[in-house]
Amino acid sequence: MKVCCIGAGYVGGPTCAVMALKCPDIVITLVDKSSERIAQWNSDKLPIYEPGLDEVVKKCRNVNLFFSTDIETAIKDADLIFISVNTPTKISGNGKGRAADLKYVESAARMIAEIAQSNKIVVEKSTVPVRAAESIMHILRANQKPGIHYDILSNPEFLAEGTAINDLLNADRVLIGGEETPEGHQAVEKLSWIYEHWIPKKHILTTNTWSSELSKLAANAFLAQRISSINSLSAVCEATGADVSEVARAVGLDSRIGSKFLQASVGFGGSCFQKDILNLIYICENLNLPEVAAYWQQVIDMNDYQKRRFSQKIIESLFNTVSDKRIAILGFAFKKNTGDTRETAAITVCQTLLEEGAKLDIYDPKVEPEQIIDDLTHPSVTESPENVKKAVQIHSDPYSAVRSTHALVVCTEWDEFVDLDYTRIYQSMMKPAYIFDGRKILDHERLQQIGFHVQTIGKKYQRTGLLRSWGIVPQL
Ligand SMILES: NC(=O)c1ccc[n+]([C@@H]2O[C@H](COP(=O)([O-])OP(=O)(O)OC[C@H]3O[C@@H](n4cnc5c(N)ncnc54)[C@H](O)[C@@H]3O)[C@@H](O)[C@H]2O)c1
Ligand SMILES: O=c1ccn([C@@H]2O[C@H](COP(=O)(O)OP(=O)(O)O[C@H]3O[C@H](CO)[C@@H](O)[C@H](O)[C@H]3O)[C@@H](O)[C@H]2O)c(=O)[nH]1
Repeated sequence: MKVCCIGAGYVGGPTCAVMALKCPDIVITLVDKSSERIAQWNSDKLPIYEPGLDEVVKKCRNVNLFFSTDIETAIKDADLIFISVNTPTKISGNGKGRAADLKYVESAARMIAEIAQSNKIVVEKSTVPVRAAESIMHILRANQKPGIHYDILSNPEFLAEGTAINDLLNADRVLIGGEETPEGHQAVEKLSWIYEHWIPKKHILTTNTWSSELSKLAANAFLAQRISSINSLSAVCEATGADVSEVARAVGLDSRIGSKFLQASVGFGGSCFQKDILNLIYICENLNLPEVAAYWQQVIDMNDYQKRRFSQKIIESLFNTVSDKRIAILGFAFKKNTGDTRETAAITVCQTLLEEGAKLDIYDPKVEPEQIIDDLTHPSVTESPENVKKAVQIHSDPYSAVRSTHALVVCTEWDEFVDLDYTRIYQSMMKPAYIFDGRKILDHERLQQIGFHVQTIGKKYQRTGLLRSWGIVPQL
């Protein structure tokens, strides 16, 4: 079997790499319209950072996994084509700010329709609105050449960045939606056969096309809702003296609730949660279900509130002004083990501090400096990119980032931040020295002993100065 995947991004790359690793009898060609991205996939420095990805790509590249810009040949040769292009939120026109922009999916479908000379199974891997397969089908069948048959399947991807290889190798489930016709069933069987190379058959779930499309949006909505729920309670904890980690543990031990995705934080980021919930909201509004739309809108509103609340806490703690104060930002990616910054909470935190006149010293182990500057100078973030450039310094080492700063803010939960030498950091910072742990990863008691003023999410710490004057915290 020959497989083509259109879209060599965070999903297309790792998915095809694992498929190639597990299916030596299948030839997979991953194509993209970006020649720069394809050149990177063919080089030693892959375009995305994902633990374990390098090894898999090196094993399969030019054996049964090929990266190419020759979209035409790849489509012509393939029996099965994954569409794995981006589906961002629309930025203009109908549904602006909410609906998914399907222009890339549409252009992929049109290319297939134009080029195909034999039967194709077309698989929607991108996350799309319910009934998007209908539009793809419409485009393909309206341009159908005589004797060519198309089957359309929905096969949403559930991998998370930072754990993509493991998620793909050990998927909780693979979901395949298809038409309820004999040809549809056959197409589902063919795609299922690929996954059966490494996924137990009982984990391969088949449904109708629309259930499959909606399940993807539903899964992301449920996951994000858990984060917004615990984050909402983090505000209650800070106001009452409860500790959100203790609450999350107590709640999560109920086997009906479960312990995962209850980590209170500065707010969820990433390219999917917000986009997919907005997409769900838009669908609900169009289906005249305003109560359902409003319900899911709250998940986004709570996340925005959490990002704002954390940023404001920093300003208030620093005597209500950060003007000309140096603040170190540790971590810029939307989560650890990725260099991806799409919708990262760090952007909101930095934007708020910059608007208040702060100078930022930013360190992230995997995000490229140009990416940070691009994100912070984007027109949606600032009207004065030149001022931002003057106020921001990117560092390649955390100790240089914190030197002479008034405060240190943890925005991403990178493991390396846990083991930094905080005594050395304290000595190099201005006093009083503040730490704002937006990820709840640091040892706060120890930091207080060193002399830091510590603030985190979902737990109120007494000001160390007061504790010290009462003789509760020893002087080091
Ligand atoms: N990033 C994730 O973790 C993740 C996980 C599950 C599902 N998804 C979904 O998967 C889809 C892809 O996401 P991503 O993060 O990989 O996006 P991405 O932006 O990293 O990659 C998409 C790629 O598609 C290419 N492309 C767009 N139109 C094209 C065309 N007509 N021909 C050839 N190439 C084209 C772009 O150049 C880009 O390289 C989205 O719908 C997303 O919601 C993403
Ligand atoms: O308890 C938690 C768990 C996550 N997060 C944050 O939530 C965001 C998203 O994290 P995660 O879901 O781990 O990463 P993504 O790569 O965005 O993956 C999500 O989005 C993908 C794209 O649709 C789906 O395929 C995945 O199943 C889904 O987990 C990140 O900012 C995390 O820091 C928290 O704040 N608290």
